[in-house]
Amino acid sequence: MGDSYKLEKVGFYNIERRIGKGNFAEVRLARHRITRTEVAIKVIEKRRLDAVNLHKVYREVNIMKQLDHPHIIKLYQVMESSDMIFIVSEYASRGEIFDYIAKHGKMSESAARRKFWQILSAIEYCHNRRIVHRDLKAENLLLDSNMNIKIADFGFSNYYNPNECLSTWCGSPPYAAPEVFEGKKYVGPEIDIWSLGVVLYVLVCGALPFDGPTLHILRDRVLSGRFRIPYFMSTGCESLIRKMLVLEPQKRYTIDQIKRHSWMVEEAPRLLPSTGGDGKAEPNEQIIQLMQNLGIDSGPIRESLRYKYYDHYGAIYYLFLDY
Ligand SMILES: CC1(C)C(=O)N([C@H]2C=Cc3c(O)cccc32)c2nc(Nc3ccccc3)ncc21
Repeated sequence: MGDSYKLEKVGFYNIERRIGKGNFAEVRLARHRITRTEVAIKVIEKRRLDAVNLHKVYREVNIMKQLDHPHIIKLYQVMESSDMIFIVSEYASRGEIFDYIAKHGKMSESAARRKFWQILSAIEYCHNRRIVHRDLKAENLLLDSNMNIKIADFGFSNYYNPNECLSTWCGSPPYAAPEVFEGKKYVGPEIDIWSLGVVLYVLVCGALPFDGPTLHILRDRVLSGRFRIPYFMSTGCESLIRKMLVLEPQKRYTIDQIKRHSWMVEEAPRLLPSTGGDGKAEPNEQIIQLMQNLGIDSGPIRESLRYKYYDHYGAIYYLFLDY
């Protein structure tokens, strides 16, 4: 984006800071002048795009126009001029879940389960409309102000036909299915399922199951189908991940099978009264989640409880606990 001009107003929107930059576009935070709502605007200069990438932009917009789901970024408006395209969509204010995990570390399995249910329902919604995402990764799983999942970036998505095959190499290597590395044809949903398996591993472990210093080594590790299970992962979670990271596409779990798996349907423990005074007990995760949904960061809550600050964070926590 040339610095020669300063983009301040587009339509009814005041343009604010830049939140992301792609090779052909940049994404700006903006605010609707009438409703005062925050939105994200993808600003695309057409002349910087070749025909193939311009077609991809129109395909992404057309796919987003068909999607209306609580855990998928909502398209609001498209404005086009002779040399620009402005794609106005929902703004996920708490950014990538990738950054959240980088900052706070791996999630508890109950928190990961809640997020994974949201991701799964969004992908099931897409697959039911014959749409595959093809670029699922922690960087594309955004979080809104209530810590709810908002799936972004349908730039690689496409329509699929259960009786035909796709072959485009898509997505980010650590999340790519073995058949994609092998350049084999695929139907579509099964490569999203593989990526979902990698995503669940990342949520629960805070690391990638397959990684490596070179693409070749990464490829060999993916094709081996072997990955480490850390000591803290429950057997239920391990069992589900192993059913999604199956080399053979036809043997890989479907979304329906994932939804019925025991780990997915495990009830989160009831709000157990913590042991109070002795302070040894772990904080109650559901109260923490409740406070996060109110936009309170979990770091300071945990710190306040651990060091008995009895400050506002602790007060809210204890009030909820006794509620
Ligand atoms: C329009 C749309 C869907 C989009 O294209 N992006 C970009 C921009 C940055 C980025 C990224 O870092 C990862 C994925 C998508 C994106 C968006 N980013 C946000 N929030 C956000 C807030 C703080 C940090 C990162 C992302 N909300 C909506 C979008």
